[in-house]
Amino acid sequence: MARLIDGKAIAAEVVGKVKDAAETLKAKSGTVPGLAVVIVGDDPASHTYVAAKGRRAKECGFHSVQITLSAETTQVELEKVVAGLNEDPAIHGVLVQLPLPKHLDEFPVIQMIRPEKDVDGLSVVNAGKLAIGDFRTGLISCTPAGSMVLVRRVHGDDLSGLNAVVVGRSNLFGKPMGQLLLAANATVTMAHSRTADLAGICRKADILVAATGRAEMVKGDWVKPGATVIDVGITRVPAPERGEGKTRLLGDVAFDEAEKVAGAITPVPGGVGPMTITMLMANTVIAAYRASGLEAPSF
Ligand SMILES: NC(=O)C1=CN([C@@H]2O[C@H](COP(=O)(O)OP(=O)(O)OC[C@H]3O[C@@H](n4cnc5c(N)ncnc54)[C@H](OP(=O)(O)O)[C@@H]3O)[C@@H](O)[C@H]2O)C=CC1
Ligand SMILES: Nc1nc(=O)c2c([nH]1)NC[C@@H]1CN(c3ccc(C(=O)N[C@@H](CCC(=O)O)C(=O)O)cc3)C=[N+]21
Repeated sequence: MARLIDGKAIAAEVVGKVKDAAETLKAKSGTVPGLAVVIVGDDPASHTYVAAKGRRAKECGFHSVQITLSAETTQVELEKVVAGLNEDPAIHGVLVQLPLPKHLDEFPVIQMIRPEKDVDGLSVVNAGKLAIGDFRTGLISCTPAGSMVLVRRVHGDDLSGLNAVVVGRSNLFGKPMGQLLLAANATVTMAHSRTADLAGICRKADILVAATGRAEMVKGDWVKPGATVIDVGITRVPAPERGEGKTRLLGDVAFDEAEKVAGAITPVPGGVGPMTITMLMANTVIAAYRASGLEAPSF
C-alpha cells in the first residue's frame, strides 16, 4: 500500500514557519504582512475558500482584509479596487478570487496587480520569472508551489533521473508545475486533452501529477508501481449516503485503485488543497520581506 502524503500535517508545519517568519520581520522592520482577498459575487464555494484564507492569514499574524463586491460590480469598479490595493503600503499581497462572474474579464484584472503583490503568481511577469528560473524576485502560483513541497518530502530537492508527467496545462497549475519540476531536474512530459495514449504516458511517470478536473480519471493501472502520485483535482459530487444535500470531494485519481500501486499518494481532501492556502501565506510573507528590503526566507 502506498504511503499517504499528509497535506494537512505538512501544511500545518509550513504555517508554523510562516508565522515565525512574520514575527521575525515585525521585530526587524516593524512590518506586518498584509493580505487582501477580493471576491466578486456570492458563489458559496468561493466564499468558503476566501473565509479559510482569512482565518489562516490571522493565524499567521497577518493584517488580513477581505473585500466583497456585489455580483453586479463593473469591470471599472473592480479595477479601481485593485488599483487602490496596489497603492496601499499596508498590503503586500493581493488575490482576486477566481472565477469572476461572466460579465467580467479576468485577464486585465490579474495583469494589473503589481507583480510584487501578485501572491497568486498569475501575472505574466511572475510566470516569465518562473520560466527563466528567477526564484529570487518572482512569486510562484500557490498550488504548484505547494505540490512541489509535497514532492520534495518524498524525493528531496533533486529530481535528477526521474520522469515526471503533468496531466493538465493550465496557466494556474499545469504550466507552472511543469516549470518547477523541470527546475528541480526532472524530465517532464506535459499531457492534456489532445494527448495520445495518455494511460501509457502516465505509466512511465515516477512522479504523476493529475490536474484535469475530471473526477477519478486516472486509473490504478495508469500508475507505475512505486510512483509518487499528486492529485490536484477537486470535484464536488452529491453524497446522499452522508445525508440529504451533502456532498463530498473527488480527486482526478481513482484513489482506491491507485493507492495499491503507488509508492506515495496524496488524498483528496487533505492533500494538495491545504497546501494551496498555506503557500498563499508563504508568498505574502515573502512579498512583505521584499517590500521591507530584506531577503525573504524560502518555504
Ligand atoms: N487543490 C487545489 O488547491 C486546487 C485544485 N484545483 C483543481 O485542479 C483541477 C484543474 O484545475 P485547472 O488547471 O485550473 O483546470 P483547467 O480546466 O484550467 O485545465 C484542465 C486541464 O486538464 C486538461 N484535461 C481536461 N480533460 C482532460 C482529459 N480527459 N485528458 C487529459 N487532459 C484533460 C485540459 O486540457 P486542454 O488544455 O487540452 O483543454 C486542461 O489543460 C480542477 O479540478 C480544479 O478544481 C485547481 C486549483 C487549486
Ligand atoms: N485567485 C485564485 N487563486 C486560487 O488559488 C484559487 C482560486 N482563485 N479559485 C479557486 C481555486 C481552488 N483553490 C483551492 C484552495 C484550497 C482548497 C482546499 O483547502 N481544499 C481542502 C478541502 C476543502 C473543502 O472541504 O471544501 C482539501 O483539499 O483538503 C481547495 C481549492 C484555490 N483556488
